Amino acid sequence: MYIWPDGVGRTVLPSVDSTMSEAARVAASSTFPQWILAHSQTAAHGRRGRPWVNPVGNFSATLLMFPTEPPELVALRSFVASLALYDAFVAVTGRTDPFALKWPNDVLLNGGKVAGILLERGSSHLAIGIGVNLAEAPERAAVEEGAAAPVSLAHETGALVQPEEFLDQLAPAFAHWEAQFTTYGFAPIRTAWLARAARLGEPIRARTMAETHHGTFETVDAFGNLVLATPKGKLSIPAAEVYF
Ligand SMILES: O=C(O)CCCC[C@@H]1SC[C@@H]2NC(=O)N[C@@H]21
Repeated sequence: MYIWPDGVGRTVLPSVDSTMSEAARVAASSTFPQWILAHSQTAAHGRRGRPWVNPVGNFSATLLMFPTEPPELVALRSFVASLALYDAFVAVTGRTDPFALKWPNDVLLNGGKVAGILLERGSSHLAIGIGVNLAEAPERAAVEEGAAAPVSLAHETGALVQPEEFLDQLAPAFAHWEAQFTTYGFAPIRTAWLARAARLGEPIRARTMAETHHGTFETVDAFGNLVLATPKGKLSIPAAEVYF
């Protein structure tokens, strides 16, 4: 492992089951943050236990951290990671216009999903898993009906970016937003996230475990909840899948 000047380690693996599982194993005998990047994963997973397809050339990494805040604040790191991803995309393409952040944890490129974030917590650690379709997007059939179509950075923008090069942009961008978060709290993160949000003020659908709500995407509140204005009043939704 290489320790970067910011004190965050970097490990690059040719292949692993999942960088999330690797992070959990490393966490058992470590106390300092590190990025774990793998060129191939044999058992990658996404949110809600869905399989994550990660062809070679795509970016698959987990940031292992040991946060000390209460759990509700720790969960807000998904917004920190989203902002870092957005900055990394802007750095490697020189463009802002095709990128947008989709609540809660995705990055869109020309309206398709180019990256997803997965947070998993252990007794002392937080693992922030990030998958980016740098080179190739999975087949449309591999994703859920109604979900944003997967797209790749290479296909949509022509930018050919290696996983390590992407990490060179993502790691300092994360460090920047992390410093904002730990110094000033969620407020500046929320403001920056909303400025990059997809479909703010527009009609969306939010599917929770129990039901599907239709309404206008009003904002994200101070706790990271989706605020939806529906005909029955305002709803504050902590977890859902969002459809446009
Ligand atoms: O959109 C999602 O559902 C989140 C996808 C997260 C995928 C990444 S790839 C690196 C890390 N390892 C995994 O097994 N999953 C995450």
